[in-house]
Amino acid sequence: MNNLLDSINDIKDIKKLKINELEKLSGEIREFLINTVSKTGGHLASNLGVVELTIALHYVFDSPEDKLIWDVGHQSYVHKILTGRKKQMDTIRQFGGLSGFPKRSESEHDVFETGHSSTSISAALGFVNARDIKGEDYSVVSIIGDGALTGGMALEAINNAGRKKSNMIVILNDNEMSISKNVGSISSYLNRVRTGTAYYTAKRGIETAISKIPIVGNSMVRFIRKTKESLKTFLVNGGMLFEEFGFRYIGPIDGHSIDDLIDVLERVKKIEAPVMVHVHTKKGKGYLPAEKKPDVFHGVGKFDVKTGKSLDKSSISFSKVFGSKMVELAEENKNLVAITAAMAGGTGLAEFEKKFPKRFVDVGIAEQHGVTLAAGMASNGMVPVFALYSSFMQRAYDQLVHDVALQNLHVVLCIDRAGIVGRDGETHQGVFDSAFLYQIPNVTVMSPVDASDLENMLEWAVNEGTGPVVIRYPRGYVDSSLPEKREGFGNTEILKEGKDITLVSFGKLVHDAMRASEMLGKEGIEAGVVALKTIKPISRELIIEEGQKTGKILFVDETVKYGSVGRLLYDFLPDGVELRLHTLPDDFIEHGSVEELFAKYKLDGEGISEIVLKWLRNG
Ligand SMILES: Cc1ncc(C[n+]2csc(CCOP(=O)(O)OP(=O)(O)O)c2C)c(N)n1
Ligand SMILES: CC(=O)[C@@H](O)[C@H](O)COP(=O)(O)O
Ligand SMILES: [Mg+2]
Repeated sequence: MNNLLDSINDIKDIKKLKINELEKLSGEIREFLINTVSKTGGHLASNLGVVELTIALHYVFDSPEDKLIWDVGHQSYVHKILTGRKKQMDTIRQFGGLSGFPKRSESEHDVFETGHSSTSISAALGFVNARDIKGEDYSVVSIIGDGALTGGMALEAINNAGRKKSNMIVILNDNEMSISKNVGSISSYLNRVRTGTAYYTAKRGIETAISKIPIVGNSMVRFIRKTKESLKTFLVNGGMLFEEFGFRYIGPIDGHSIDDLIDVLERVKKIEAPVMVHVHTKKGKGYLPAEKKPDVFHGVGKFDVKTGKSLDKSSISFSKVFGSKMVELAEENKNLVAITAAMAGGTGLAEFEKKFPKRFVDVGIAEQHGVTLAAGMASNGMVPVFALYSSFMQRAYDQLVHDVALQNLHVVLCIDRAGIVGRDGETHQGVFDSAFLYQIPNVTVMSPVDASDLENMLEWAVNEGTGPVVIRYPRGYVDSSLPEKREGFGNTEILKEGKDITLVSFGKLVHDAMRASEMLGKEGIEAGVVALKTIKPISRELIIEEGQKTGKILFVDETVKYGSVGRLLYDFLPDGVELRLHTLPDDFIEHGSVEELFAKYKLDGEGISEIVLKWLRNG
């Protein structure tokens, strides 16, 4: 058969192939991935790097009886292809289609859901503990990247798992990259292991080397083949750190040699101890633009396969506005320090990193550490600005409460990707932050409506603010449809006066409220619009004033139902003013484009006006 991928419809199908056919299959999968992701967008480079590894894992292990747990899960596309979802791959990350991450509702082969980093070893250990208590017999494998290994949870799990007396396999997929170049001492250690160890490929390298030893060579090769732990014995020097933690370390293995991978995996599944298999791969393997720029092809939109060029329209994002303003502020304020948790590109800090390397810290995927590091710096006279995504901030809640807010330290948190982010889906939607932020004492929370708000807020937060200041803004492009010259970046602002109803909102949704107001105008309804720029503390006067004019307030909020900032209004609204909340449901929000999700949850202009019309017409 020419096209082997055509024959792969079920997990059992790859087990029917020979090793040389598996190699051919990996080429076909790469081509399929590149073509598919060029149309859907997605995490291309990481998936191209794990093609052989995923094939070898499914060849050796019997999923779903054996459990494969993908850290972050952005590299699970090949796993999806091999586990019966090839035909749906053109729907990946699309509204109603396959998720870009493992999803239990999608397949029995997705045994644990991920999206946020560094959880897989803890989850795997949980599976192992349960298996052993119940006396069951199957393999548990976690596949974690070198970037994800910088996350504290991964290290906590290694600390807990070491010296266990039963099998547990951790595959360390080391491609020397997080989203950008991996940083920190663990990364340097892995580099030393790779370069300090003679790069033996698992079987061929060792056996060829040993067979060359006069007299004993061939018999030793036979001995190695028979000995269960032969590879570990003969792969020299590497991985002492993991050995000290109680893991058996094997590697580094060439992660693009299916033959070697299969050989090693067959052997490690028999070892009655936690095993760390260090696999060296190339991020973006097999597609030149991605090999050259793995950071750009980490998460891509649609692109032209021939040139690798993006097909997405480009305009100014909030992240870009934030990044440029940071550079401007840092020229003046020598105490300003920028912190990222492995997201310099995504948060817009790349230019800052280049210009002020001494005042830039990439902590790795370590949001908790990042917040407390900022607290330490603030305690010693610096002005730390930590830019991180809303959903990843969930990790560092206690650090904000305990290390920053309690001491009322001047730390600036710039929370990007606040609100619906779109295609990354449930794990990444920033729909909780305003809920968990507004209840913390001492914290000021601001939400810009447009670029000039963000610039002004950041300048104020850095140079004049006191205590913890959070500025939250969404993914995507800045809507500049409001008049440029407006007063009072941090104050509640009346954008439009109304007679029939008042729409109150914050952030990007203010624009949708304005669109709704326009639509309602065509129906003869005068809807006022009030924008909250600071959502903690809320200034009451204008809301009360406007509410009293119309008698009806609809609070529109891209936050989950029970976290809505609008609930604060119940505390102070006078009699005669009715308040309703229009929020996201008490649920996780699926993936799709932001526009599709706004339409589904009636948060766009049309949706909001529909809600208003229903209220005014039907009560
Ligand atoms: C808690 C958390 N912080 C940040 C991220 C964003 N993020 C996704 S993948 C990634 C890099 C992961 O690197 P690695 O584990 O080495 O996988 P690779 O992409 O190199 O295959 C980062 C920082 C995340 N998913 N979770
Ligand atoms: C897998 C992951 O967590 C990141 O790669 C994330 O998908 C980046 O999102 P943005 O595209 O919004 O930067
Ligand atoms: Mg990596």
